Amino acid sequence: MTIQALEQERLTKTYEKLLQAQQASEKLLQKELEQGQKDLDVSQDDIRMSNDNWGDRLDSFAVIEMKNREMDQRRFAIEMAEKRLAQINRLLESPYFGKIDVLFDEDEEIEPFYIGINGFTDESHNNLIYDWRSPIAELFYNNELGDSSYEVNGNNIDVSIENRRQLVMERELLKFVFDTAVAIDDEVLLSVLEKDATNAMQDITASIQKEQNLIIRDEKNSLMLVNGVAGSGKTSVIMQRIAYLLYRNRQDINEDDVLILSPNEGFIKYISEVLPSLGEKNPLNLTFRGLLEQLTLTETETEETYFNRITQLDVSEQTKVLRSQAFVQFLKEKGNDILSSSELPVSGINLKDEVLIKAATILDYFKNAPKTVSFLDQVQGVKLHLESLWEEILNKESLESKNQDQLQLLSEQEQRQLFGKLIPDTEEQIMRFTKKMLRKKYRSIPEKIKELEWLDTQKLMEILYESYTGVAYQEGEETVDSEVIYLLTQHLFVEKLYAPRLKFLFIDEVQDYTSAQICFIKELFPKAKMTMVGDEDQGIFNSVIDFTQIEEILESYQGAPKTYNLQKSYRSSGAITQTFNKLRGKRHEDIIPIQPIGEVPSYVSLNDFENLKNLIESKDIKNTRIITKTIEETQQLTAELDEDYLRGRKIKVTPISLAKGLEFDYVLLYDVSSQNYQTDQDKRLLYTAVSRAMKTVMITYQDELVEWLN
Ligand SMILES: Nc1ncnc2c1ncn2[C@@H]1O[C@H](COP(=O)(O)OP(=O)(O)OP(=O)(O)O)[C@@H](O)[C@H]1O
Repeated sequence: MTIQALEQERLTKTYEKLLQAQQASEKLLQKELEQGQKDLDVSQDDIRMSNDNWGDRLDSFAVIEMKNREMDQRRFAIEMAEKRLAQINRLLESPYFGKIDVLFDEDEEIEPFYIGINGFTDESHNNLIYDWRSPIAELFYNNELGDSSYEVNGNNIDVSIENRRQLVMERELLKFVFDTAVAIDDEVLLSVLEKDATNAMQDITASIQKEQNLIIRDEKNSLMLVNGVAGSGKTSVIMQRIAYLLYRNRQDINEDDVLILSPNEGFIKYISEVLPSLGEKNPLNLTFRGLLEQLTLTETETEETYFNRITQLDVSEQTKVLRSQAFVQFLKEKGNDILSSSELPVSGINLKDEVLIKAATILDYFKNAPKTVSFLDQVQGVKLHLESLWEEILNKESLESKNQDQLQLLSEQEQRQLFGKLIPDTEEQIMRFTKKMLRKKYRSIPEKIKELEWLDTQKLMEILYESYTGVAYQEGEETVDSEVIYLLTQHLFVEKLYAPRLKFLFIDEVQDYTSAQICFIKELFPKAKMTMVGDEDQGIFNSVIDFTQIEEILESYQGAPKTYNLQKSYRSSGAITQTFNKLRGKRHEDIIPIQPIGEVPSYVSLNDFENLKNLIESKDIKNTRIITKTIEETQQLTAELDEDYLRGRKIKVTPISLAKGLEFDYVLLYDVSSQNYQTDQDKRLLYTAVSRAMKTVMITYQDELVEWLN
């Protein structure tokens, strides 16, 4: 029998078992659901609250308690049954993709292990498929034959890998089998890469490469920094790593302990199906702007304004300071002393025109606060004082005859409305109800005290800025940069920001973060284990940071990160990869293209929009993404070419900043002329744009093509 026939036979048997398991699971689920409904009906009859006496009531509570417990158990059973059925259904699409033959001991027989997207055990407890995240599966991804080892619960197990096989199947049909020892190239990988682009990112479980696998399975390092070329699988690695960590730490973490920070809203949608397709729930996925919005519950600048601003060449001196690590360092080192000895921006607490607590009183509290404690503790101490002061004021006021008179003037109807009953006519009760009345009248005051309305955080930030730079802070529009320093001022000196206690944080496109943003994230999530991925050459914004800087920042907090480099590029054809390779910084090693050479990029000289339309017509361009350098160019092109016309041809126009992280089969780059692309930042923009293309790229320009591509 050939290998193909043997494996087909095994697949047919496994498939049969999967179908049986599917039927059994469906039946079980149906039974649980029906039983659940019955329980619900019965409990409604059972639970008749007895009001006769205490003993009967307690009995009723005990019955409710027991029914609740039963229903919880039922819900759990239903969830488990649904989960198992979903796993089986996923496996039925493609049961497994890998096989390793392992020899544990010379005297023993070789044991085969089949690896799939989930594990599967038949009714006799035979492990027919191992989950790709199980310890033994590591051997498959290590991609080597002979002596090897893998780890189970911290113990190293030495083995010999006798064979590694890749299998491509569609449902019960085996399409190809490759043994690593025979195949020189990774045929499976190449066939996966041949596929067309889709609207949603796909998982890469069946073809994870050795160097990617090291990152996915790294559980030793709490800080990881991955510098990978365009198309090297950085985002894919993040997604697979999350699935891996959720599986391996099922007892301790779930998706709520994880946060992904993504470059833009479109990208969040693009990656949203990967984890569900692996049977995991999506964790919270935000842009950095979105994170700020969650913290402040207000909107900062829009994504478009933000990208417009950070793609400009010029950055004001003030913004440079707000973005710098040095300023954050200054805040942390000197902030307490500066604020403790500054004139504080404090205001009194009022209700309309009535001053209830004077600014001078608050300042006195600050004066009397011990200077040995941090400024944040002083603020919190003052807040406590204000809270008790407010209680004292209310007590005093409720003894005042003018207030008591006011209470007694209330009609019976008003009394009922305010207190739900009539006020008893004793001295003590009058005082109590006067206080109640005042509490209602001044209900916003405790809120104002609690929310620190009496201390102007913005002004505190300005004091700190001025001490650092020697020049006054220029108030203007709120930007992401000013917001970061505002929130840091609040977090360090006024009141700690509420942030979920994350266990894992993932940052994609980390090269686009400012130093201050990275510091801010570290301050906010001090305990989270972090995986940051990015590509220095894709730093397309004026906020670009290099990886040495990132390492320095991380080191200043928690020690050096473990760094990884990914040098192979999977997304684009060989010719496109060579083209964007030309656009990288000189000190970088060449990118290794994985795909065959494919079609060479074409270059077309164009003079105006009209010509672009002619080009689209003459070459019958369809299903294409036109990428422009700026948002304005996108708006201009869309208007000139007409949205309906573009829709009819399935052409979309997108600026580079919003095409980040995405990929398209056919790309047309608009106006890559030497006029339009001049600076180093432009070069990185172009590198990012070219590397979005998978199959073909057409590069258009006016007058003269940019010299980097000549
Ligand atoms: N091991 C792999 N097997 C199959 N496909 C892969 C593999 N690694 C990467 N790819 C594919 O390569 C493309 C690029 O991957 P991904 O977007 O994760 O890379 P990236 O490094 O984040 O890219 P960029 O920084 O350029 O946006 C995707 O289509 C992805 O599916």
